[in-house]
Amino acid sequence: MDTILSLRGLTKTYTSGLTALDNVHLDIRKGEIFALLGPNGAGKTTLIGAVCGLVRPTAGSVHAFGLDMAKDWRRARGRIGLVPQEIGTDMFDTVERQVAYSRGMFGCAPDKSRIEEVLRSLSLWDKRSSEVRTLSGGMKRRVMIAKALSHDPDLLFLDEPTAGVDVELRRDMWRQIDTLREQGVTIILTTHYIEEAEEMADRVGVIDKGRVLLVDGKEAIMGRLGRTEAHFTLAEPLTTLPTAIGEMPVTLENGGTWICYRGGDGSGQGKQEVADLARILVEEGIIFTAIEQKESSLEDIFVQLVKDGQGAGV
Ligand SMILES: Nc1ncnc2c1ncn2[C@@H]1O[C@H](COP(=O)(O)OP(=O)(O)OP(=O)(O)O)[C@@H](O)[C@H]1O
Repeated sequence: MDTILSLRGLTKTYTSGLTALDNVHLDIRKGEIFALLGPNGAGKTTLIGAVCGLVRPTAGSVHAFGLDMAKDWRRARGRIGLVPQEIGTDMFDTVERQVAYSRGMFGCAPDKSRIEEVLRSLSLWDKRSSEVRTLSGGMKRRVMIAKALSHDPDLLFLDEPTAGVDVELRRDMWRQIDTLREQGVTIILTTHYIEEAEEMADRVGVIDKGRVLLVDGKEAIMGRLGRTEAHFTLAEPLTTLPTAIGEMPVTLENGGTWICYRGGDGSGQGKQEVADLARILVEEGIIFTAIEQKESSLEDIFVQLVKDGQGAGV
């Protein structure tokens, strides 16, 4: 698959001395939806800023559409749309004029029918003559999206698109993202909502303290880092585990009343071992009254990765 965006050794140290991006290497494929996950302050917005020309990198390079952003910024930027976290637009202007103005800013010829199309797709057409300041927060966010789409970008950044928006707008956004994907637009979104990444993204990148800890497809991440957890509640407490359990990742907990399994690799191996464990307990005459079993979610994996603070070797 073609690479649409390529970051090499991208580093940003702010004048305060804080390194917000630390030697980031990242390739984004044409047409994919890529979710950048990271806790507050991880460097997500800085990364977007560095690509969009809002943050000057300290070191490293950004190539978009094969163009070096340091040399060919204007040409490359014209093909990138950005929906920032903060709502920033002329609040006293009308919706339609602001969106048309954005299109002009990127050097595109005026196109009333295209602006109408964008406004309609975001349910903003009825509000086209309203001043932005009179709209609700959710509608203002839609205006920001309309502005970012006004010049038909090939690469779209959505920085926390659904933070603080209601369920209806979130669904609309998801639909919008789906439509853009069908049109072949590459989308990079940052989010705190891991279920959103799980639902929408083709690939996920985890960033923390300016370092990219992991980049992979969701399925591959689950396969490599997914874990199975199970615990058996015993009728009578045990003092030692039966030797037949062998090398399985099993511990005796809660005063000897739980046999806990934590292992597997997301490929089904964990489930198999839990079934084996159940069989061994029955064979050994150990009575259990309940089994609880859980496969780890992308969220569990994300939390663990960030807690460990290292993705190397995973
Ligand atoms: N202009 C700046 N000057 C100094 N430090 C900055 C500046 N902008 C961001 N930072 C710092 O850089 C780090 C990364 O910030 P950034 O906004 O990129 O993180 P983020 O992952 O987008 O966070 P959030 O999820 O909270 O939006 C943070 O520690 C932040 O305080």
